[in-house]
Amino acid sequence: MAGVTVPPAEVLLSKRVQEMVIADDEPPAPYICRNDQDDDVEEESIENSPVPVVNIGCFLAENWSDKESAEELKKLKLALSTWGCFQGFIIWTNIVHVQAIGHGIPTSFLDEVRQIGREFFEQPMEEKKKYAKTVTEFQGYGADPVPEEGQSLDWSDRIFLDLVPEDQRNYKFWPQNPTSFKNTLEEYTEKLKKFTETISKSMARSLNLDENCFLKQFGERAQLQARFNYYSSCKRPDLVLGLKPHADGTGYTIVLQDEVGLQMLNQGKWYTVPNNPDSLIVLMGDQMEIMSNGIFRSVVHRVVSDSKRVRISVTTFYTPEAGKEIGPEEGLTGVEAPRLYKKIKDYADIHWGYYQRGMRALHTAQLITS
Ligand SMILES: O=C(O)CCC(=O)C(=O)O
Ligand SMILES: [Fe+2]
Repeated sequence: MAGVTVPPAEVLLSKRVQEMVIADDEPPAPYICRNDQDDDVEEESIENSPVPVVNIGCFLAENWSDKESAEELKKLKLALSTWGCFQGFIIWTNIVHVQAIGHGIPTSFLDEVRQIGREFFEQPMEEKKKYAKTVTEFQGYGADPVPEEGQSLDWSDRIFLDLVPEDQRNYKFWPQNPTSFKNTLEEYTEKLKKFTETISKSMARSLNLDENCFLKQFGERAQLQARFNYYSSCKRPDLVLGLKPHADGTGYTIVLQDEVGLQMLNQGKWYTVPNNPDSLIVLMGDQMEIMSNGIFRSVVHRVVSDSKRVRISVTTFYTPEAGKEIGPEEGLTGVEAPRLYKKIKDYADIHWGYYQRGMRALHTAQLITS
């Protein structure tokens, strides 16, 4: 974007990506962030490399002593530690099994969540703009607040909604159409509350810690926020990104997708996460890296555009309670494993400031060791 005169944010963000696609526009300069030649990292299809699959059905049943659960806990730790170093920290959860024991989220319900997202974005612009946010707000329909100069814009449209704590919801931003939007999202939220409780306990158990330790750090008023993303096709996918490379400032993030497009960076290579309609993808954010004293690593990821394909994803951010201090679990630090991070609060806000400048923020929580 160097040398390009950037229009004011209100003008820049008033035209949504979907509108540009309908008008058959070339991506304008503020969206251009790469070209064919300068990509210095290799891209690989995930099919070439195994992706950790963890069956959280076992954890939902809470039969911790059972052999199958013990095996899955080992896999979980491997996925988040050893695998993280090698492959990126992703748990590929197979929830088919969960259906069988009646605790989980059936694929048909995941389809409903994908569907309300798709139906919302496929409505005329005037309907969507009823839920429009201003350029500085988070909640509502539109794009992220405009980034700092020199940072490109993402080739995608979003609607961002606070879910939990419930008193933080602002229903004026919740679409009335499709009519099932509110009920479906409320039901999804309830299921995710259970899901995050299970995942947080399982992660603690996989490290031989008290199963409630991470939940305590997240706090009674831990936050869940949803972002429905609509990644339009682009006639020049080589020039833009649906979402720029970043690591999340969350504790962890749960992604529901309907198409490929999400990529993880590992050892200088981008790996495409395959599409599996039955699955949720759980990505470690910076705050789990801090709480686990670096054993679980937060993964850099991005979303690529496609010349034909539209992609919907529903990202749910699970973040510790506002104002609550978090830090490495005591049981994970000692002579052999020095404490790597300091105690910190409201890390997501610090992260956001850096994100807008295209930078990571994890170093701000690091302890300087001599
Ligand atoms: O759309 C996706 O798959 C990922 C979205 C994401 O990384 C985010 O919202 O932070
Ligand atoms: Fe992300």
